[in-house]
Amino acid sequence: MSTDAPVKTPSTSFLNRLQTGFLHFAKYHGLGNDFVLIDNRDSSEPRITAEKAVQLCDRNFGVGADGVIFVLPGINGTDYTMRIFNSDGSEPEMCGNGVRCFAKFVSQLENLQGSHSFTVHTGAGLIIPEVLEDGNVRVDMGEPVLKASDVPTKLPANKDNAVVKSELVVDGVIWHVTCVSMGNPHCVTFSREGSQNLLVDELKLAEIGPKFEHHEVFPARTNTEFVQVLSNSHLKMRVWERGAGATLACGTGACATVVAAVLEGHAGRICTVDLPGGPLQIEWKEEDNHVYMTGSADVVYYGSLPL
Ligand SMILES: N[C@@H](CCC[C@H](N)C(=O)O)C(=O)O
Repeated sequence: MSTDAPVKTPSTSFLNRLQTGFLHFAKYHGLGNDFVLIDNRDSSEPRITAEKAVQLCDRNFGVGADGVIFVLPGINGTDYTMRIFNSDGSEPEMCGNGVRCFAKFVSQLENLQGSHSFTVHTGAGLIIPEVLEDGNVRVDMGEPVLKASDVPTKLPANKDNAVVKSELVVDGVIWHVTCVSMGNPHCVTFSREGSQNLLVDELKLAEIGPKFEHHEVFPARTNTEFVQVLSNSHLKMRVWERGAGATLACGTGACATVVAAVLEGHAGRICTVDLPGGPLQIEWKEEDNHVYMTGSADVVYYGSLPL
């Protein structure tokens, strides 16, 4: 073999091709709640449209994901901004599992080692994820919002302006619901007529979930958490997400669940929430009224697609 010929590295031409007209992405998941992550640090406008995000999320004709997340430049003095499209193309204010994936992706992009944290501007305000030594991510999710008009819900509020254990008729059955916003809206239910503690494995989620999501009392639609109390510090939850349907986990939903459990007297402020995709540790701290979520976030693969 001649040694005089210039060495042509296939990887270089491959990379050039990728740089022009291709979309680089990383696929991540937080307990099976999966996302396409896009490095958008060079522009404050998402690189792809909501319509394109719907295509990417399609599990047959696309990459397959519950949402698409963008890492944008920080605003209001923060290090980064996070935006997200649900798999139906709607844009939620916040995503708990997503922000853990976001943190791990940023660590990769910026080559950050060891334990570190940064500030993220989201539709729910300031969120602070901390990547821990063990690879898990602890997130300061801020304060829950209970004021009915801010959740938002048209359900009647109590004297504190909160909707706690209110009756909601869905599909001809009375459900007891507590409404919490973690920036995005959540309707949490622990019981319904004839069942004091829900057996969540028995629920027909795909039938009942959309009826909550599109109920007239939720003007911005809602995420719904169906919760079984296992003990004072252990809850089991299944979720029907606004704009994404049944997912394997919901971080903001787990936070809302613990807040609702405390308000209804089902559990203490530190809980493990078991989701179909695995557990999350949640604490609603009395000292600062913030909710803290700790859990895993893992890369699945890196990919690129023609734009
Ligand atoms: N899975 C997310 C929540 C994503 C947004 C949600 N579907 C909404 O529309 O509010 C989480 O982990 O929090």
